[in-house]
Amino acid sequence: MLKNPGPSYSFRVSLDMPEGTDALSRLMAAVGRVGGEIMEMKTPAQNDGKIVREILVYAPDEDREREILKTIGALEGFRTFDVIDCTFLRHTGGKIEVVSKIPMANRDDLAMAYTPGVARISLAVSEDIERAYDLTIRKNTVAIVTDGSAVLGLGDIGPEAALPVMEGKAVLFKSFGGVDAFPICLNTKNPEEIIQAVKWIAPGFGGINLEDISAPRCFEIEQRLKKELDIPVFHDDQHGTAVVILAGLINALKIVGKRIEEITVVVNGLGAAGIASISLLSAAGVRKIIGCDRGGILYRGRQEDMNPFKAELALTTNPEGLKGGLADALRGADVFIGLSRPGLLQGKDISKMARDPIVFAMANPVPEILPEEAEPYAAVVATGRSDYNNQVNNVLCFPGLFRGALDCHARDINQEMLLAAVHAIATAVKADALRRDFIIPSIFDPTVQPRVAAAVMEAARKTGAARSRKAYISPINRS
Ligand SMILES: NC(=O)c1ccc[n+]([C@@H]2O[C@H](COP(=O)([O-])OP(=O)(O)OC[C@H]3O[C@@H](n4cnc5c(N)ncnc54)[C@H](O)[C@@H]3O)[C@@H](O)[C@H]2O)c1
Ligand SMILES: O=C(O)C[C@H](O)C(=O)O
Ligand SMILES: [Mg+2]
Repeated sequence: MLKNPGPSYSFRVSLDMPEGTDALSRLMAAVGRVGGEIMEMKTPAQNDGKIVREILVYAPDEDREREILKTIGALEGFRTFDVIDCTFLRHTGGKIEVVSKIPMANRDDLAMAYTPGVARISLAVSEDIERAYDLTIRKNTVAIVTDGSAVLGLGDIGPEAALPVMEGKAVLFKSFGGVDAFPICLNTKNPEEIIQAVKWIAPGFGGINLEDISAPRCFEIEQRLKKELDIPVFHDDQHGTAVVILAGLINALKIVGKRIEEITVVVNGLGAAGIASISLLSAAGVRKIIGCDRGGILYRGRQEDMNPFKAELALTTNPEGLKGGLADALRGADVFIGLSRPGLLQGKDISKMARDPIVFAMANPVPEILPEEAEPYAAVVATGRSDYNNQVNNVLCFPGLFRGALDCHARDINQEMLLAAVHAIATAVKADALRRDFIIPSIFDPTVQPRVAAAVMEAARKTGAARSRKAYISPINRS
C-alpha cells in the first residue's frame, strides 16, 4: 500500500547499457512506469570496453523493488548485476559500537585507565555509591529494554528481531540527546522475569527506557520498576507517544480554531500507546474520548477483548455509551488518533467526521491511512514517519527528556516533566509559522531537544524529582 518511492526501499544496481540519451530516457521511463525513481547515476568503471554505470533507485516497496529490477533487465541492450539494498547495507554489522574516550597508547595510560589505577576509583565508588555518577558511565547511560513483543506495529517478532529497532533508538538517543543508550533484548515475556532482569542490570545505568513491550504487561512492568528503582524508568511507547501527540494536537487545534475542552477524540488501538495517550489527553483537558480496538468501541461493560486497564478506561471515556466499530465512533468526531495497525482508516470514514478533521495516523512503519489518501478529507494529517510532513513520533521526546532527567540526576519521570516536554515541543513551532503541514517541529531542528531537556529539568526541580540542583555538564550543553 506504500505509494511514494523513498530511501527505505532504495538500491544501487550496476548495469551495462547502450550509450546515448535514447537509452537513458528508456531507462528512466521504464523505472518510472513501475513506480521507481532514479536518484543518482555514476559511471564507475569500464567492463570489457563497455561502460558500467551504477544507479541509485528509490522504490515504493519490496515488490516494486523486484519489479523495477526485472524491468531494467528486460530492456533491450541492458544487463544488470551487483544489486545492493541500501537499507540492508546501512544495518550490516549493526549500527552502534563502544568507543573509548581515553587514550591507550602506553603503559602510563594503561596504569591509570585500568589496573592498578582503576582500583582507586572502584574503592571511591564503594565508599560512596553516588560517586558512580561522576566516575563511571552511569550518569549518561540508559538501557533500552525490550522483550520484542510489540515491535513498532509489527507485533511479537521476538528479541533478536527487535534489536535493529533498539539499535536505532540508541542512535537517536545519542544523535539528538547526547545520551549513551544500549539495547537490552530480553529472551522472556514473563513480567516478573523482566522486572527482575531490569533490577539486576540497573546499577550500570542512569535510566531505563522500556521499549516495544506489549500491553497490558507493559503497565505492570513500568509501575513496578518505577516504584522499586530510584532511577528514571520510562516506557517510551506509552509516555513519549502521549507527549508528542498532545504537543501536535495543541498546535493542530490552533489551525482549525477549536478548543481542547470541546473536541471529541477517537483513539484507535488501546495498547501501550493508546491507553497512555488517553490518560495524558484527559489530564490536558480533553473531555470526550472514545477508545476503539479489535473489539470495536470501548464501552462500560464490554466483554470482548478486555483487560483490567481497558475496564478502568471504560469508566472515564465514551460518556454517551456509544457502541459499534471505528466508523461509528468517528461520526461527528474532531480528531482521529491511530495507535493500532496499518490501513484501518479510510477516507470515507474521515468524511463523516466534524468540520476540519485532524488525523494522526501513527502506526509504524505503515500508518492507519496514508497521508495522500487522508489529505483530501482532513484539515491536518500527521504520521509517525520521517518521509512525510508532520512527523508525530516519540523521537521528538525521549532524547531530550532523558537528557534533562539525567542532567538533574532525577529519580523519576513524573507527569509535570511530561507536560513540560509537551509545551517545549509545541512551542518550538512559532505561532506565525504554524501551517496544516507544519504543526510539529522537525527532529532536525537543533533547538528542540535542548528546549525539552531544559523544560524537563526545571519541572523535575520544581516537583522534587531532581536530586541535585547543580546540572552535570553534558554533551548537549557543552557547545
Ligand atoms: N508514532 C509514534 O511515535 C508511535 C509511538 C508508539 C507506538 N506507535 C505505533 O502504535 C501502534 C501500537 O503500538 P503499541 O506500543 O501501543 O502496541 P500494543 O501492542 O501495546 O497495542 C496495539 C493495539 O492495537 C490494537 N489493534 C490491533 N489490531 C487492531 C484492529 N484491527 N483494530 C483496532 N485496533 C487494533 C490492539 O487491540 C492493541 O490495543 C504500533 O503501530 C506502533 O508502531 C507509534
Ligand atoms: O519507533 C518508533 O518510530 C516509534 C515508536 O516507538 C513505535 O514503536 O512505533
Ligand atoms: Mg516503540
